Amino acid sequence: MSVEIFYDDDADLSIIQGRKVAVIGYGSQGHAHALSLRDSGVDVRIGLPEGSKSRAKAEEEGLPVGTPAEVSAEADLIMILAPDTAQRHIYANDIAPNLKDGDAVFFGHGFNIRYGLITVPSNVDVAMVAPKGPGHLVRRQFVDGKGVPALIAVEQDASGTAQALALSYAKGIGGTRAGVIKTTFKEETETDLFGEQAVLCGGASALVQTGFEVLTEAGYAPEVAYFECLHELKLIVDLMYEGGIARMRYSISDTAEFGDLTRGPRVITPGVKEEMRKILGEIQDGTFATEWVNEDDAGRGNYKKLQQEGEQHPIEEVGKKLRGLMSWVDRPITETA
Ligand SMILES: NC(=O)C1=CN([C@@H]2O[C@H](COP(=O)(O)OP(=O)(O)OC[C@H]3O[C@@H](n4cnc5c(N)ncnc54)[C@H](OP(=O)(O)O)[C@@H]3O)[C@@H](O)[C@H]2O)C=CC1
Ligand SMILES: CC[C@](O)(C(C)=O)C(=O)O
Ligand SMILES: [Mg+2]
Ligand SMILES: [Mg+2]
Repeated sequence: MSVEIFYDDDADLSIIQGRKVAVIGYGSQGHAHALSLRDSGVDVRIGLPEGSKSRAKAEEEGLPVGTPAEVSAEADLIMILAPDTAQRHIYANDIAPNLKDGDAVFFGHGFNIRYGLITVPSNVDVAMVAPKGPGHLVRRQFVDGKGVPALIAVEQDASGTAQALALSYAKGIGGTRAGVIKTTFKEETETDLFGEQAVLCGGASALVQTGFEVLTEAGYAPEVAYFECLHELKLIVDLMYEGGIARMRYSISDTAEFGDLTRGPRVITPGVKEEMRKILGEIQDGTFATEWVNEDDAGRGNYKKLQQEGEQHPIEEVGKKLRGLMSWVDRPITETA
């Protein structure tokens, strides 16, 4: 199945420059979209509740800030970049009552539409611009003249021009510099959740922690284990990013490559692949979405416990010490731009 990929020349920036955009939320994605749209000549305002700790950060950048209801009333394109679990409440209380004919509701991830948590009236466009990267890097790449690839999707095309609008928005945040693929809310949501759970975040974190544990439990120095299992992973992935797994294998020693080819499949066994399929199944049938929404409704007790366990893993302590000695590596966890 071939996909459509759009680049800068396929998108008309003047379309988004002609809209009044409200970005709801000013976190990882929110700050990146808002600042890059503003730098692209777009009229942007930020929606945050009174008392939100993000308000000061948006105000420091000179962005107009109002409550989600105020900015939704003022804008004709509302991009929802608040946490996925909060979006249905924000939509019902603050956005829906302020929607007018011709407005557009945008998302950075399809969760709430895919799982039926938000339904938008048929006179309003519903589209998605979902960068395939963390918000802080979306902003950093934009500032550096580069871009993070993005997916766009149109769920509801009331205006008949929703795709051109989404492409224009994607250009405003640098997505069309790298390539924008047209997809559906269903495909974006399911692949994004799978990627972050099985490979990018869940899979990679567990692989790094487990490798570190095996080495340190066998008596090797934590510093050596940290460099081997975490620090060097970035350098290896940089090569994959530049030229695929083949480029990485070209650069490593033949000893490493023989170990890679013979031992890799012993780590990622058919059982691991089977578990990945189960994880995908739970995403497709809504089990994961229900579990996450219920966890949030119940106060996130299990989430916070697991988060704390992760923060207390010995790899964090040794990593903090070693990164402190590499000024070019250290990035504050609270980076905003
Ligand atoms: N993180 C990422 O890089 C990516 C995220 N996405 C998607 O982008 C969306 C936003 O995620 P992310 O940027 O991680 O979110 P963050 O948690 O980083 O930021 C959320 C923002 O929303 C604000 N907020 C919280 N509650 C409300 C509310 N009731 N009304 C308005 N604003 C509120 C928060 O303010 P406060 O300071 O008060 O908490 C904060 O500014 C999600 O749909 C996510 O799936 C998509 C691609 C990548
Ligand atoms: C990989 C995690 C992600 O999907 C992302 C940065 O793309 C997210 O939801 O944060
Ligand atoms: Mg993602
Ligand atoms: Mg995601």
